[in-house]
Amino acid sequence: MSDQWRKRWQEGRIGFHLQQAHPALLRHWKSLGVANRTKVLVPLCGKSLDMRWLADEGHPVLGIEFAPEAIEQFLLQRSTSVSRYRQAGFTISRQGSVELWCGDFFHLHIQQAAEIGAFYDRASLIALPPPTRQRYAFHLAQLVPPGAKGLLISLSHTDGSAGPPYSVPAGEIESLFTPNFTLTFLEEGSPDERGRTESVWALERRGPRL
Ligand SMILES: C[S@@+](CC[C@H](N)C(=O)[O-])C[C@H]1O[C@@H](n2cnc3c(N)ncnc32)[C@H](O)[C@@H]1O
Repeated sequence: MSDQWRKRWQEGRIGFHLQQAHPALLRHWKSLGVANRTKVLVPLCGKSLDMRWLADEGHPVLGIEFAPEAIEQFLLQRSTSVSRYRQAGFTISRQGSVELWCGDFFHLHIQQAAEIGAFYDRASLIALPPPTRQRYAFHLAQLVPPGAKGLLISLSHTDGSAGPPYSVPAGEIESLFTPNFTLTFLEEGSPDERGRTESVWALERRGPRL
């Protein structure tokens, strides 16, 4: 799987990448009420400018991405210095308050996630085949503490079961996350010219706060 994604990055087949922060992030993030300085986990982050936006809002950001190409392209957007180190099998690049962990999201362990207090997920589920989506929702729940809030932006389409991008309808999002999160549906966009419709959700990790 990681080979396929690396090939996409090497060939520039990254139609999912936006040239600006996602409008739904700008519309909804503040309504989550995430405290300033809370560290935000961004799984399967690509080179998303959403991370810059979150950092500019005062959040330390921890992004995780398979493809070193994505990480290098993200870092090149700014001339700010980058420090690099290795930890727990990941190569980590830090630029300002954004740290990018190069490796498999499923290898990130709760011990490395200790400071995370919120999350932002755009287009992770649609990158994963059905059985892996279940694993993803469970793994995310392991990494964030009770009370952690997050924004999730996903996509559904009518092209059948092919992907990525896979179609992830609202019912599936509910059944994936309800065991460990409370979900609030925020909005659904209009279908684009390819019949793809984005949906936006607020999530909060269930469980007793310590
Ligand atoms: C559809 S893209 C979304 C990227 C980003 N969230 C955005 O909004 O632009 C999915 C990204 O996840 C990465 N990816 C897929 N599976 C991964 C995994 N298990 N661990 C880390 N990154 C992964 C891919 O390389 C790809 O860059």
